[in-house]
Amino acid sequence: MKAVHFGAGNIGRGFIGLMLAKSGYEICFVTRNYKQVTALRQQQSYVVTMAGETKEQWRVNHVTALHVNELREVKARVADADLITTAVGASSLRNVAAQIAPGIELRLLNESKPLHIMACENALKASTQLKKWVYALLPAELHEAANRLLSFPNTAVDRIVPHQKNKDPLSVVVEPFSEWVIHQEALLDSFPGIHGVKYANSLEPYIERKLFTVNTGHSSAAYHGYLKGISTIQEAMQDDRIRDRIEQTLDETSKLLVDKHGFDEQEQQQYVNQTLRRFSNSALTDSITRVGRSPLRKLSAAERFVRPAIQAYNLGHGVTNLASSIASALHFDYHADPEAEILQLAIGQKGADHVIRRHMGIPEEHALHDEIMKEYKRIQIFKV
Ligand SMILES: NC(=O)c1ccc[n+]([C@@H]2O[C@H](COP(=O)([O-])OP(=O)(O)OC[C@H]3O[C@@H](n4cnc5c(N)ncnc54)[C@H](O)[C@@H]3O)[C@@H](O)[C@H]2O)c1
Ligand SMILES: O=P(O)(O)OC[C@@H](O)[C@@H](O)[C@H](O)[C@H](O)CO
Repeated sequence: MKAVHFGAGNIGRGFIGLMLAKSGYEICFVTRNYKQVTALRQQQSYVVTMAGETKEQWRVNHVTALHVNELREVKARVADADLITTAVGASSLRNVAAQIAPGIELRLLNESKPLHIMACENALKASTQLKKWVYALLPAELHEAANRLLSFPNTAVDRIVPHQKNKDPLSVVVEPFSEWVIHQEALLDSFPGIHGVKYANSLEPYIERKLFTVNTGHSSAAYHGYLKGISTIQEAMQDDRIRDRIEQTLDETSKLLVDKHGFDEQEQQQYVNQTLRRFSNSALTDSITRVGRSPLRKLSAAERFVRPAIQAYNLGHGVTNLASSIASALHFDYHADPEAEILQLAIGQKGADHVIRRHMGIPEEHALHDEIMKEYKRIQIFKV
């Protein structure tokens, strides 16, 4: 079985690549990094190490790579694939659509075998979004064949893989925990299967539980930690005040998840406790700036802060700690992060209230707007 995976980064190599290899797929990574392309072509394998006491290792074999600019080769690989996956960052999915559309067009013209395409990103309905962009690039007369032969199941992926510099640039150290959930109803009969994944009839509860627990908590740790000049998530977890903040933020999202999706309260608390232990894993060093990366994406309306805050508020729950995490995120001014630069420019030119209204979609009249603004100003005073 042949898989084409877009993005040979941390989660691409450390999770998706490993899972596909364990299921017997040959993997062609399509990526932007020339060094990685050369190394993957030369070595045709790489090692994944579990960060923990045992340091268990897996070798991922039968891999190769293409650069995104090798258009003809990418088209041929996509036309011949049994499965396509991505882990490029949700903001790059529009580019992936342009990269896969020519190969998809070719396979639809030939009425070739059905294909599953899964965007393994931290975002709600990422595969559905990718589908829209792919369809926009396909000639209208191929849409009927696309409806029959293509499926874009949404999916939730969970494994902490920090940025790292290893002697072998392909090897990757990951946390032992992992979870991959796929929307079952979207699967075609031809789905070749992936060992170790879970299938769910409704994905929304799983993706929201993951995004609003793991990612809300992680990002809260990052933004509160950044304000205190802390450089890793592991250090942030040792700061009692930050840890309290994270726990209280996750109390707010947990209440929402229990009310909205009917999760058992105790199970949700266990999920939170497990998540906090994962953040504290001393065998990993995860930088605050990786976890806080792309603050504009993280502060957008469908993401880990604003969506649970609005929904919890609408149910009459308190959202003080979510508001505080949002306010901390608005202070994220890490210069090497292009989105942080744009965010700070927007705040500097138009004010934080403009960003809250226009970017997050929370109008001035909304009580949450005021709560975020008050906290933003409070932090500003103690920063000076
Ligand atoms: N690292 C984690 O802990 C983790 C866990 C779960 C989910 N995720 C999600 O997985 C995705 C990737 O995260 P990551 O941590 O692996 O990031 P990363 O930066 O390590 O890897 C992303 C890779 O994609 C490549 N890329 C970007 N645009 C591309 C394109 N159009 N075509 C081909 N390659 C492209 C980049 O060059 C980079 O190598 C994100 O959506 C992230 O939210 C990450
Ligand atoms: O990848 P992001 O930028 O959406 O979020 C940063 C981290 O919270 C994230 O990568 C986690 O490590 C991951 O989602 C764990 O499964």
